[in-house]
Amino acid sequence: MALKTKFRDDNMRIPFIAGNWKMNLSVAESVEFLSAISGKLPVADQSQTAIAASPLFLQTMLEHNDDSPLIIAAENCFYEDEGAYTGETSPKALHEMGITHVILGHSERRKYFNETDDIINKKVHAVFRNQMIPIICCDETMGRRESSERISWVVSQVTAALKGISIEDARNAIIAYEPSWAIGSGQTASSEEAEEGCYLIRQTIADIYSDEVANEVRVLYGGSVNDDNANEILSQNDIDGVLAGGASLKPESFLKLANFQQNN
Ligand SMILES: O=C[C@H](O)COP(=O)(O)O
Repeated sequence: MALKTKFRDDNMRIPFIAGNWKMNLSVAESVEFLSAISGKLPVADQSQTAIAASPLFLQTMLEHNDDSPLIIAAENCFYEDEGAYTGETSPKALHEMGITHVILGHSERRKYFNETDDIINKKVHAVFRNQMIPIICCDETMGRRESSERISWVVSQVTAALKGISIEDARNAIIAYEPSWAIGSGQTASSEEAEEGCYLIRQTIADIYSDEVANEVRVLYGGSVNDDNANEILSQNDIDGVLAGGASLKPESFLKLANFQQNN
């Protein structure tokens, strides 16, 4: 069931179906994956599809992606373009190699690598500075969900990530509502809960910029998405796509998500 939204419900935003491989698969498996999905993805003006992978895989994946509409994305990058930052991934180098999208602020980065809102905001600036598009993740723990801080925490993450970002850049941002209680747990948010989180993000964009910008920004849901629950989630007004972890690791399940429009 779709909830009421004050935002546009005319299917003008192109769906964005993304997979996040995290620290899984190998370079050889990434090539096999690309070969298995070759020619089976929707065309880009119907639905955009992306796989975010380790920086170790990106060059090989770009070389094997041929004329595929699949976007090869990075899972993270640093906020400086170059310098003495051992082990970090340069956003400038990502752009030079042909990467167009970068996931930022994933809850695993926040939790295991102590990424703060301030760090994530610097990374968002770095990605836009290098003519790429950030896929900004916004977390929600079960503790926060059950407390009165829930709404303010989601709002504050979005507000902090976009601090100082121009309206022109903000229009192109992609934001993902990824409650960490639903990530890798098999406990998916219900479609109403997912819509509620995505609506809250869109309302925050409207408050920072305008309703017009909020109507353009694509908002994704992530957390135990699979081919059984994707269609219901994707039918919600304020959900423009998904960010799938586990379900993106196998070509068959990723293809089912990518081609969700055919299942409607
Ligand atoms: O970035 C993806 C999310 O962490 C979701 O992962 P999951 O689909 O395995 O729950």
